Amino acid sequence: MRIWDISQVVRPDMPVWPGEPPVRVMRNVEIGDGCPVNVGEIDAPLHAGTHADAPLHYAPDGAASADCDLAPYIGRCVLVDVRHAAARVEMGDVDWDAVAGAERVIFRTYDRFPAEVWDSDFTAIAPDVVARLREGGVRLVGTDAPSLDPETSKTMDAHHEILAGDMRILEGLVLDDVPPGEYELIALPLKIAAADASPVRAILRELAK
Ligand SMILES: N[C@@H](CC(=O)c1ccccc1NC=O)C(=O)O
Ligand SMILES: [Zn+2]
Ligand SMILES: [Zn+2]
Repeated sequence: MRIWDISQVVRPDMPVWPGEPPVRVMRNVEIGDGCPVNVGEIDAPLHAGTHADAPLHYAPDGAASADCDLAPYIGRCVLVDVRHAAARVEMGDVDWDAVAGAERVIFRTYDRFPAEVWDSDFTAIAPDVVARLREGGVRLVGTDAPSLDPETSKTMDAHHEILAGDMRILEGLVLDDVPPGEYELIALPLKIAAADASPVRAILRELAK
């Protein structure tokens, strides 16, 4: 079955949230002179690239990445194209028939994912859209944008609608080559103690016929 890799390349020059330190990928030990191996090290903001927020990110007593149940991050999902949305994905932008009964909903807001430059004007998700998804039984919301809320948000209203239903979040997906429809999602957070987010290798797999 076909697999779509919907993850960003983690690399030193990748765009990160304004004010965050850059990603660093180091080589600490090199093959040669009696050393049999190359050994590297990475230093990256937890929200760099394609990642899963943990509840700890938006709730002081929220669960950390290491403590999150894995079930929301594996299973059937619906990918919806909302490139027609403006500043936020609003109720009228969503094909509610397409997401009816879905446990996982992923939004495509970009024609082409801005892999080389930071986009401060990304399309957010309106809080009432998240609330309606929650009421419909959705456990996970994903987006190709770097956040559910606008970059300048100080209230994180969409994240707090997620919190109200203990839902999970994927951000920074790369959905350029994926047609709208139903897939199997696999995107497991790393088991990082005390972390408010974790990088994920996110993929979509074609459902068995
Ligand atoms: N991907 C993050 C972005 C974010 O909220 C953030 C990341 C780094 C520093 C500050 C952030 N948010 C608010 O100030 C998020 O939306 O969960
Ligand atoms: Zn995040
Ligand atoms: Zn977030």
